[in-house]
Amino acid sequence: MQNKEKGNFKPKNRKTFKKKTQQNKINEDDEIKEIQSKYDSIVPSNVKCFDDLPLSYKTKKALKECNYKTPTDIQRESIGYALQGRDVLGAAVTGSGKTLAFLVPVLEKLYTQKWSRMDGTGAIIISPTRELAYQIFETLRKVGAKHDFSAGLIIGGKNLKFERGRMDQCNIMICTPGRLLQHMDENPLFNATSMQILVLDEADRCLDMGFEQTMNAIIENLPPERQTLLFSATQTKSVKDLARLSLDNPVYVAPHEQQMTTPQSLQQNYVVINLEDKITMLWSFIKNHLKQKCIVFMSSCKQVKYIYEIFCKLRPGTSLLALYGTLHQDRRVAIYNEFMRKSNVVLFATDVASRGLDFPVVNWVIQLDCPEDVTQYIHRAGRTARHKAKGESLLVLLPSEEEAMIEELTQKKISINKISIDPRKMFSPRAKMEAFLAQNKELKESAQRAFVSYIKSVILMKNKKVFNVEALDTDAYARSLGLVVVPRIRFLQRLKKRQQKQKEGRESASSESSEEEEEEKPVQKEQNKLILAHSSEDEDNDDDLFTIKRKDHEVDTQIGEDEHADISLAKNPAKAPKIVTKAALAKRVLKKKIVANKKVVFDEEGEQLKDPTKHLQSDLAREYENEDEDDGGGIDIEKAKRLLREEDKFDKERFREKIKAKRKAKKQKLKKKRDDDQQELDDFGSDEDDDVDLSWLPDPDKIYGPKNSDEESVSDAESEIHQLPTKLFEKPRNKRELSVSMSENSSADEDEEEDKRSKPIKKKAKKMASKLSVDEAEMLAMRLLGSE
Ligand SMILES: Nc1ncnc2c1ncn2[C@@H]1O[C@H](COP(=O)(O)OP(=O)(O)OP(=O)(O)O)[C@@H](O)[C@H]1O
Repeated sequence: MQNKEKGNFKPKNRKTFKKKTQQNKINEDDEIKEIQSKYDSIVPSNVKCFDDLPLSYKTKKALKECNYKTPTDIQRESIGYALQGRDVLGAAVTGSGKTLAFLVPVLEKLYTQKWSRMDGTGAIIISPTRELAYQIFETLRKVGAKHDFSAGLIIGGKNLKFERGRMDQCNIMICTPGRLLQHMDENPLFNATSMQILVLDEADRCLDMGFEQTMNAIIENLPPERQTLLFSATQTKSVKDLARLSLDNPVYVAPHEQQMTTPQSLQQNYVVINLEDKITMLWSFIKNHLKQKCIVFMSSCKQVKYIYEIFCKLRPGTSLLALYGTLHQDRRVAIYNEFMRKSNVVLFATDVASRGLDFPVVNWVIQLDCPEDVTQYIHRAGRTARHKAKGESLLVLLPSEEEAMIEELTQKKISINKISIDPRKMFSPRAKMEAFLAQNKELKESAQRAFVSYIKSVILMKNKKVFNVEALDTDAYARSLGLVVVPRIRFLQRLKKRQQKQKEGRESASSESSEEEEEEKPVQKEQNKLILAHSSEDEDNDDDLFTIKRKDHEVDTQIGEDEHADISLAKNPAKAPKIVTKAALAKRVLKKKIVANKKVVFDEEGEQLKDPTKHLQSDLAREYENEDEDDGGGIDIEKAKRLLREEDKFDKERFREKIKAKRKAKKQKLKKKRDDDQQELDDFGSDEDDDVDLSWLPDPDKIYGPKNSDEESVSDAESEIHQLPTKLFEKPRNKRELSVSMSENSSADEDEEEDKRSKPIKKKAKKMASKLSVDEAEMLAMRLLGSE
């Protein structure tokens, strides 16, 4: 087997290799003829070991190397028919070796057809989950190691480009339905026209409602002249399902049918406890089984996520892992491998791990939430006690679930014992959980989501005899998760209201049957909405393309236009264009109950201040806010438009007021400035009444007075300079006079001025002032002002 990801084998010596190949070909031809001649004479009861079957040397050798010597019942009985080319429906208990029962015929079929890399796709094996596909791929790598076929693992979450380019060289494809259809639709290199054999592992799951449309599309694209093998522990016998596959005279092989539906080595127990005690029970169980390997099944991803997170914080003293559909594919594979490796570990999982996975030595399987039906119970429990190994399973039932569920299990010949729990061994982690939730907002939100998700899952179950949402003590359950405040379950309230209305409608004696139908529609609509919402939230199974995943959920055609659009997308998932409208986004936000953070402002008295911009003002809006949510959700566009128009009036008014206030403030500011200026002027004027202040000018008596008065005049000039600003408001009296006097003065003092340019101006003014006329002094003052 050449794994596509590993590259090709290159011989060292070409000549020797060529010779050997030719020789091998001759031998192979003979071998093929020989083994084919024995096909018709296979008697299952005579097959004691794999050597008794007419298999190729390469297959036998690989089987031996993997330590597979004796075929299991299903292998013994089905391989013969498959080699003969018959279509096979194989049913055998979990862990009974169905994987080899189809892988061996696949290898043999291609071998006897002398399939080569150049022949393209010869076999397609479809599995409902990625992990199972991965596991089959790994088994194929081992048992097909001696063959030269190429194999590819084609599952969601992997590199599409990588797969795309290698499609045409892939002989055996192991895939999940969604990804296969995607390649069929989009990849020009995908070519299955010469395909020989189709295998559906977990066939009933592949053919159920969740994969119905995809599988139909896949089957349409496959050649009708092919061999088909279907295997499952809970095989479908539905004529409708089988007709879709156009099987040709299939043979039904079910070695254990008359005896049992679960492995003999599986010890099955159940316990009845209240919903609020589940977490305590689980915690106590883990604490009491620290040295064991356990799988705990829950009904939704959000529950698994929360329980894993909080239990990790509580530190039980053993390894914890969580596997669910919304995890990234690489993470899923890593967790799968880690759980395979470890021996003392607890895996919390959704039903993504319930089918087909072959974890070694699992001691306990706990079904913390009641399975949807017996089929799901069988697959979950079957993760332990595989192939002759021993194992135990514990089904946790609520008092309301016990009677109906046990009856169904008994009908299917499943013997299960009721056990009780020793209350002395129960330790409640509730107080610690509450403390963690109080510290960690994200964890609290995770708990809230887990809570809502569980309630939703119960509502969505079709079997109302087992699943009764009315019987749940939701408040106590919320508290058991560590939540102090019980999250609001709006969909439940709406559903109850509708049911109430429906009841009342029925009770009114005069109501006619047509009226009742009208009443029923909204209820159905509500349930359908939940179905769509829930299925899109919990991506437990393979491909994200599927909107409806659970088997028993029927979607009524009597639904609103929006929902209809959603469903039509779901019906043709790969072809549907992904158009995300604003309305769809809004709906999504509504559905997820995303509430934007609010800023609350309080005044000094502690009264809440209402921001008019954040609160609806109009009467219509208030009426809308107080309205009952009976309209089934959604947006009334017309009403919303009217509401916006009303609110718009208030907004405009607010805006006008804002602008007015701004203008007023601006005006006041301007006025104040003017007043200040005026005040300043007034202040200047007030010193010397309203006359022009000439006090700064040099005293002519001093200037023209006796020479010995020099010192006095300088000091006056100094003081004048300090008073200069007041003169800014005066015009020079005689420009001509000024200029002349200035020039005269400048020429007289030119040399002196030149010498003293670097000296302070005040000093200069000191000397000059003694010789200046009144006008000259004024001019000097002006200049000094300018220079300062
Ligand atoms: N002939 C054999 N001899 C020994 N071990 C075998 C043989 N065939 C299968 N096994 C082992 O039995 C285990 C279960 O096999 P497998 O996973 O194929 O079971 P299954 O019937 O497909 O289970 P499920 O119904 O859960 O999918 C595997 O570990 C496998 O290696």
